[in-house]
Amino acid sequence: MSEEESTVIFVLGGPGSGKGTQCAKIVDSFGYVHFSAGDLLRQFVRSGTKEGNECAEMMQQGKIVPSSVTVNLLKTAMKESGQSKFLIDGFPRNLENRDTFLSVVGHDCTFVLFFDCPEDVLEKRLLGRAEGRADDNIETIKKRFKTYQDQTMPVIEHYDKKGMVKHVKTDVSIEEVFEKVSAFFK
Ligand SMILES: Nc1ncnc2c1ncn2[C@@H]1O[C@H](COP(=O)(O)OP(=O)(O)OP(=O)(O)O)[C@@H](O)[C@H]1O
Ligand SMILES: O=c1ccn([C@@H]2O[C@H](COP(=O)(O)O)[C@@H](O)[C@H]2O)c(=O)[nH]1
Repeated sequence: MSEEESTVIFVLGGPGSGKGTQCAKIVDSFGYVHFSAGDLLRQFVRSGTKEGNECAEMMQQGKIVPSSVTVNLLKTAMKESGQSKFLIDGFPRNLENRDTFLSVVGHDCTFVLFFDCPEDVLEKRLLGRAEGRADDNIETIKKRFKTYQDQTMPVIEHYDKKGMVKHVKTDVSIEEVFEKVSAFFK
């Protein structure tokens, strides 16, 4: 299956808004393949290469790694999956990510699933997440929030202007969020 024929849903929202949690449920119910850009980057960091180490440093600072790195990881994962329906979680992080994805993969998303959640709720969730992530500490969390507001919100606004954003409030239970999310996939 070539990327030209694929369906791509971008899943965006603040750090801890529940993207990974809901993507797992969408996969179970609606047969999409889920790729988290953050997970792909953490895997890349574990390779221990010089470029991987540079990415690790940027992630520790809550910064966005170069588009070429992320888009190549996504393109490779999509190609190797042999599938055609993708949930791309935590990407595009900025407008340059989006432009690079378009030029490398060749087409835009079908829609953006946007998870809206207040920062105080996000902070509690991230500090309570027991995955041992290097960036789930208060100093990096604050930096991630700023990067999200400054660079990722313009991506939401871009797609909102095109009528392509499905908004979901996620400061309710996982089940309540999924009920809302499901409606967009039926
Ligand atoms: N609706 C919810 N109510 C309460 N807790 C939730 C909800 N959704 C997710 N969580 C919990 O919040 C934490 C963050 O969720 P998750 O990892 O899905 O967020 P994320 O948006 O993928 O985060 P990140 O962008 O940092 O990767 C997890 O511990 C998860 O179990
Ligand atoms: O497209 C992307 C996605 C992620 N990053 C970096 O990774 C961390 C963690 O991302 P999560 O989505 O929370 O797993 C993020 O703070 C960025 O530093 C990225 O650069 N580009």
